[in-house]
Amino acid sequence: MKRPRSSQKPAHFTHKRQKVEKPVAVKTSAPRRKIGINDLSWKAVSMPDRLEDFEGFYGLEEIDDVDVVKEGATLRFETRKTEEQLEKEKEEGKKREEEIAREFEEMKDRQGDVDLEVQEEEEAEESEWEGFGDSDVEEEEGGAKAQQNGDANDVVEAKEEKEARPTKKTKAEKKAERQEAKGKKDKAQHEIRDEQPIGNGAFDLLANAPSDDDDGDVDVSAWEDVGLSKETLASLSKLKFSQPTTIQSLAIPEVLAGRDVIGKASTGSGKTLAFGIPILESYLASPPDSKQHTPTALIISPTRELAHQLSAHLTALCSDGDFKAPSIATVTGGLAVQKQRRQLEKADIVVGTPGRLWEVISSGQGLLASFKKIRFLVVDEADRLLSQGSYKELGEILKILDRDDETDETAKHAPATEIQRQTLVFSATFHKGLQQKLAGKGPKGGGDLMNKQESMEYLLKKLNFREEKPKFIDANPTSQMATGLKEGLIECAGTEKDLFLYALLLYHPKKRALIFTNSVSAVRRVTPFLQNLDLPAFPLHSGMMQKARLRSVERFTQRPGSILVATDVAARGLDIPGVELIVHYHLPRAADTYVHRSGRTARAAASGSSILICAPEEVAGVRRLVAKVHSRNEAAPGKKKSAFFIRTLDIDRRIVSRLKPRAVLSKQLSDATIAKEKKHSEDDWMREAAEELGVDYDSESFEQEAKGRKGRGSGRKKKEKEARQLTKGRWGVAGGAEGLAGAEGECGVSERYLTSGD
Ligand SMILES: Nc1ncnc2c1ncn2[C@@H]1O[C@H](COP(=O)(O)OP(=O)(O)OP(=O)(O)O)[C@@H](O)[C@H]1O
Repeated sequence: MKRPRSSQKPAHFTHKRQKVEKPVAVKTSAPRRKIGINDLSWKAVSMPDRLEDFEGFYGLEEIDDVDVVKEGATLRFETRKTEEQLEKEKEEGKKREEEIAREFEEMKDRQGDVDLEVQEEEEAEESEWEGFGDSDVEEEEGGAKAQQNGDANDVVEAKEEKEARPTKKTKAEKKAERQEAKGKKDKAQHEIRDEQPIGNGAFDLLANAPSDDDDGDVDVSAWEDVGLSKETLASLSKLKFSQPTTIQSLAIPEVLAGRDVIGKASTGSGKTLAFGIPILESYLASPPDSKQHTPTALIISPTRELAHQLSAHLTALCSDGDFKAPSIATVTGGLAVQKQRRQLEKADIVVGTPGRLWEVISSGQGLLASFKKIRFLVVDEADRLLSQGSYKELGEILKILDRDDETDETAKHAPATEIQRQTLVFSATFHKGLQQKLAGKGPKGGGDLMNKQESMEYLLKKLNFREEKPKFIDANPTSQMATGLKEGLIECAGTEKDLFLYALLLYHPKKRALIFTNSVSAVRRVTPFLQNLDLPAFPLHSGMMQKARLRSVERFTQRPGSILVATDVAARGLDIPGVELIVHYHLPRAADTYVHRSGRTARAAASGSSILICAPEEVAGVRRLVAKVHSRNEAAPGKKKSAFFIRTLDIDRRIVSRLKPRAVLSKQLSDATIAKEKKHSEDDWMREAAEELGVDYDSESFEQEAKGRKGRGSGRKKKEKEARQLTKGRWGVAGGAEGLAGAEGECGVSERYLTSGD
């Protein structure tokens, strides 16, 4: 017989007798006698740390020689064991409980280390912080703030950096000392983290992609029809890209022929090189004049991470080639603007986010003239960048690039007479109306569809294509979703999403997982919730310092089996190898967000799963949203089109209920940490305000005065109080890492209902 570790609140009982490895010798002749549930002598069974290949959940306890007798609605327990035997076994059980409590203490210590580290990292970064810059995807919290803060702070912050250096060094030393004191295992982990360079480090795997010394180059004869130079072919061979993807074989010849192109292809299908290769070809065909330097291409991305990734991807294509590699500059907010300006002066390819690009191009440092001569303007994730009201700066950049003379007031609003550059626009999703229009089918429908269609057309006009009708290429008309993607949903009470997320992650041990939420505050809450449960989770949202953002992506990329908890800032374009699981902790707000989030897995012919966690009242809406995504797909030739139905995953609620005590405590612990951090930042804010007003601020007397008043802060105090009551004993009783009973065969989530969109 097995049970969850809580002796106070048994979550679930089973009559099934289980095989016991070392049965206690019991005299068969002894009479059976009644025994109370709390007097049963449970023994912990050692289990793997995480599920690994084990089919059940960890945390198993066993007892033997106990019969469960059902009398009407009540259960009674009987045993033949003597009092002495039971007493001895109870003693052993107590020792085990103490071990668990000790483990909990260690876990809390580890949590403390993480907090300290994060705090230190942020302190260290404060001195390097150069202000928010670009217009990331708008987010509920923080994002708005990030958008308001201009990178104009750069100069001031750079000055502060110099002044802050000595303090920073002391902190770094302290950190090193603390690391030394920590165990070997921890130290090894820190070394991996701390030795990584920040910046493009997050995408080093991409930049240093396959090749050279492993198995030599590959045959690239399949690229012949695309019409590339021998230099580019050699680079592709080194990258081991033996053949073009569909979008590459369709788009590259058109771009090489001088056409403006709007390219649509599913997520992870190689759109970056569909524009990257022609840019390289153009650069090789006529390298820029060193006297009058002009960048060959300007590539605009909606998020900073994607901009850094695009740069890494192009670097991988261009480095190690049999030619002088073009210089690639990445221009995003959150990094030193002065350094970026210097890089821009000699850049051949410029990749950036609209906010920072606008700032540097419009700053009147002579850059504008050279940008007007670019040969390619690329708008990646175009539907996002061009969606109305999102990227004001992009409109400004486009206007200024097309203006005849920046000093001529009369010409300020007039477009240039002749556009020289080619415009390339790519995404996995375009609004249906626009898509049909571009494909020459143009519906005349009205209502919302028409409005959206009109707005997209209007914005496309802004791009000022060289051709009246750019070439529209749809590389995957039958499906918007990657072929290796499986989809499913889990239904649970809205208040139990954390618990079900935990269960889901345990069911996918060692799988690299990306969890999407709709708000910064949810990322801040869910990340420590998972970390408390010993899961390697990292946060990503626009309210974070830029270096911390890149560091999170870097750790996620480099550590197998890690988890990234992110807002939709990670939904578009990110190409992180080996992501096997996407979890929509919050439902995507729009169909295209669902497509892009899910597209972070099953990339480049790999497979992966996308799972939505829904409250019962959300299920119908989700089914409609997913069906809508799939209804845009045309039936494959010879197949009849049928409505897509996303299936609910089979989840064993008994297993989930066994995980509950631990999840509840982890949530209390993380809530308490957040409440504490919030108090510190509120105190700081009050102190600053008091200083400005010239009055003394004493947080305790302020709280005294506030006593009795209900409102903001009372919830936080409640959480703080709850946290104080969290004792190691309670954690032990509630389960701890080993306290969650499960059984082989009782697997929590069944993947058999995951459906793919084919
Ligand atoms: N010809 C090729 N052969 C094999 N792999 C390729 C090829 N071209 C690109 N890839 C790889 O495929 C992966 C996905 O490419 P990329 O990031 O360009 O996809 P995408 O279509 O832009 O996706 P998204 O819509 O999500 O931005 C990358 O890791 C890239 O290195």
